[in-house]
Amino acid sequence: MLRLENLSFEVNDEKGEKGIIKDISLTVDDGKFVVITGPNGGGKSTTAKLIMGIEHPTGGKIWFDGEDITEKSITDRAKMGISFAFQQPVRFKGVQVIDLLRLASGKKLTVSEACQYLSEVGLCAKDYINREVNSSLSGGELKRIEIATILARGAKLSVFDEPEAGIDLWSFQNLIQVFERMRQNTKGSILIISHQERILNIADEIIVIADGKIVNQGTRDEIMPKIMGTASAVDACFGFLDSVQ
Ligand SMILES: Nc1ncnc2c1ncn2[C@@H]1O[C@H](COP(=O)(O)OP(=O)(O)OP(=O)(O)O)[C@@H](O)[C@H]1O
Repeated sequence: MLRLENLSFEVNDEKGEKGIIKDISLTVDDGKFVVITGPNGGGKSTTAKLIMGIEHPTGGKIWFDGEDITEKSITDRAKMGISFAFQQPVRFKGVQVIDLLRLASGKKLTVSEACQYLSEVGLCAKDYINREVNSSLSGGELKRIEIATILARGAKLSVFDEPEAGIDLWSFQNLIQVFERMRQNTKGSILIISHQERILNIADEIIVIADGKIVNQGTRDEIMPKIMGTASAVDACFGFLDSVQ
């Protein structure tokens, strides 16, 4: 289980101190599929970076499986079972797709096992298994390869930052199926940052973050009507903020 306790993140820019994350507390229970949504610049990616240890909070604590991981490094958190897919996946020169999948799974996957993961993310496995992970791959292909590595890793907590970014509509349909399968098969929990209604629709819980704060959270059935009552999730967040000002 992941728990953020009164988490804050402040930065210093030319205008002085600026609160990016303001006293956020949330829990992702084991086996849950949780989606964080909200307007651009609200603090969603920063929250993901704090969970991974890429950024460090200026206040509050992060707990994972009962252990305080606030001061732990990215590597230690990964070893504890937290994995992360970036908005812009990393490219590795000289490394083939199969190497990446083997690295992720931590064992010597057979070619057919590795192909299975690629098929799950909608890639024709034989065309990709020996491709080098370099700039010859498109952004959408890279994204899907990265999701395949997360499937291979089978982490306790998988965090995805806007997995839909850079993926065409055709592949998006496939991506939804990947997440639906993950939701059914994984024993771990999944935390996805997304603006997509189709992804929100398969969530167990939805958390809306705007202006660095949680402005709404609850089950999909509780939150979706509030979000869909207006033109978009973004409008819903601003509407909520207007109502409390
Ligand atoms: N290290 C930093 N220094 C200064 N400002 C930062 C820093 N990190 C994040 N920000 C600012 O904090 C705000 C929140 O950024 P963040 O990337 O978390 O938003 P987001 O909700 O993920 O947005 P999007 O939906 O556009 O991806 C933005 O205004 C961003 O410019």
